[in-house]
Amino acid sequence: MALISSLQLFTALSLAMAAFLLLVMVGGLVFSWWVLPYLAYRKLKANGFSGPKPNFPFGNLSDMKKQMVKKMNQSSTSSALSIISNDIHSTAFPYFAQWQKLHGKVLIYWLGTEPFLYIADPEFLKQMFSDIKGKSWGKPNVFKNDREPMFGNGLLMVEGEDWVRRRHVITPAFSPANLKALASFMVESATNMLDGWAARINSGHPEIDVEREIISTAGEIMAKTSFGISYKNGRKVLEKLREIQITLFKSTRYVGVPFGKFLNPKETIKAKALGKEIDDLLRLIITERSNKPPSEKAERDLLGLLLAENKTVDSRKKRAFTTRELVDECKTFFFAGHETTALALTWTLLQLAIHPEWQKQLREEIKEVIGDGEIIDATKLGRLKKMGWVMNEVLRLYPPGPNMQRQARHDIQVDNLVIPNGTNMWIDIVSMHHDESLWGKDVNEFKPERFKEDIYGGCNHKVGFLPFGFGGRMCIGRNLTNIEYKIVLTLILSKFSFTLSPNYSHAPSIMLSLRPTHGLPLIFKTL
Ligand code: HEM
Repeated sequence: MALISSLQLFTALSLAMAAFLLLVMVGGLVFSWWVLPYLAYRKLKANGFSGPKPNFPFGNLSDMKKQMVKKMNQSSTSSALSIISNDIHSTAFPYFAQWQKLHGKVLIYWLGTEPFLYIADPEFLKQMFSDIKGKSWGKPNVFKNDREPMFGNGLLMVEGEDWVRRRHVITPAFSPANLKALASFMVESATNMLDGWAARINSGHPEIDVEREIISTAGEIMAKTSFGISYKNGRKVLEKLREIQITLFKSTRYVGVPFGKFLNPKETIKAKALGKEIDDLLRLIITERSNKPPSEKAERDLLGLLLAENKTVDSRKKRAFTTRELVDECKTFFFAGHETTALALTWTLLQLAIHPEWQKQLREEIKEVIGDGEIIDATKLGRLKKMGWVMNEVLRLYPPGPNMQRQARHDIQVDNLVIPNGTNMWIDIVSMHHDESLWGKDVNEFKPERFKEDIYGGCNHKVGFLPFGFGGRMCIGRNLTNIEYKIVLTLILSKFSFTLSPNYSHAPSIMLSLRPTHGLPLIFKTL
């Protein structure tokens, strides 16, 4: 009898314990998915911001998806080659365009159970950012987790003193002298691509989808400039790097939704496995490189420069980069650097195809500054002024990095408002670049000359043009892009003229970056 009752007592206690643990767990989840976000939301609302009504657990994601599908159906039923409009904000982000009309340029919306402060007002942005140093900003935790396989804890994601240390060590690698030494990698890869184009044109196939070609070449250039691999010996790394980007895009559609990753379990597992494979491959490259005496060629890429810098940092008794950190930086350079630059070139070719007068002007400038020869002297690229205006105008109309994210790491005072510690922020670059009140009536026209006299393109707010971000966390690779853009465009314009193919359908959309949904087919002629 006594035995039975102690067994019963034990069972009852175990059940009570399990129930208690379950309660604590459920309570913890409710607290972090419901109570905390709601409290953050209330504090933001107290400032007078409003926004679309969210639903648990998707926030505004369902509405965003619905609006995207509606927009896509509209554009597929309208004539594919109707006017190519540069008025892309309402096409690429129909939900933001609609919410802005109802709630203004600063509003609150929800990704899953995470409230975000959406900002498309440059004056608000300026006031919020003016007193805060680069190191004091955070990146939303919700993105850190999702993008871990791509960027790890590299420069784009790292925060605080660690960001200061890394930026300090990495910056010299991007000096103009070092970047000019990388120009030969760019010429080599671009020439290979263009030889392929010439062969196709000469064999009677003048139509080429340049988007895919340029992204692939830019990937090769970034792999060479980041960690010195050539297409032949680094094919495996390159293929894996590209694969992970597509997989990750599919697996992060439910960002912010509790257990959102499990809604796409196959992609989530694949992204994790690919991330590990890439890390192992890069670790192998880094270990081999750091163990052997650097050859002249190995020294010139970004990894070589960081390894060399590591030695001097070591000798100054400061903390050098660990292999783990070097892996993350190599991945970050590759992912942050190749598609952005490739898309800047792709959108430029679209504009030049429909504005042949600008093709002509740039060709004349190239002849004058660089000459007719095949050899490009990188020291002369800075003198390609008109090409610089064209690049800025394309980055304004089609910014490849269409938005920035931040998370406040302490309360921020903006006039009489308080943006509370922990607030996630979404800064809409596309919206600001297409805002008529900032740029004037011709905001959606392609007019490179607006950058002739003014580096801000005549925008009536200095924070209204920010293709490379701003403040201390401005893009570290912008000078590299400048060189690569000018080299590739110079080579293309020197060899070919081109027009838009009737098969082109204008549908800019977001796949992490802003890209043409159906590629960019152009019709080429050799010069
Ligand atoms: C057209 C080309 C490019 C565009 C439009 C672009 C855009 C941007 C933007 C908007 C940011 C700010 C992100 C933020 O504040 O959250 C950024 C940061 C960054 N970019 Fe770029 N980028 C380009 C090319 C490159 C290249 C070629 C590289 C590398 C080799 C690169 C590496 C980075 C890194 C590492 C950061 C983080 C900097 C930091 O937080 O300290 N980018 N880029």
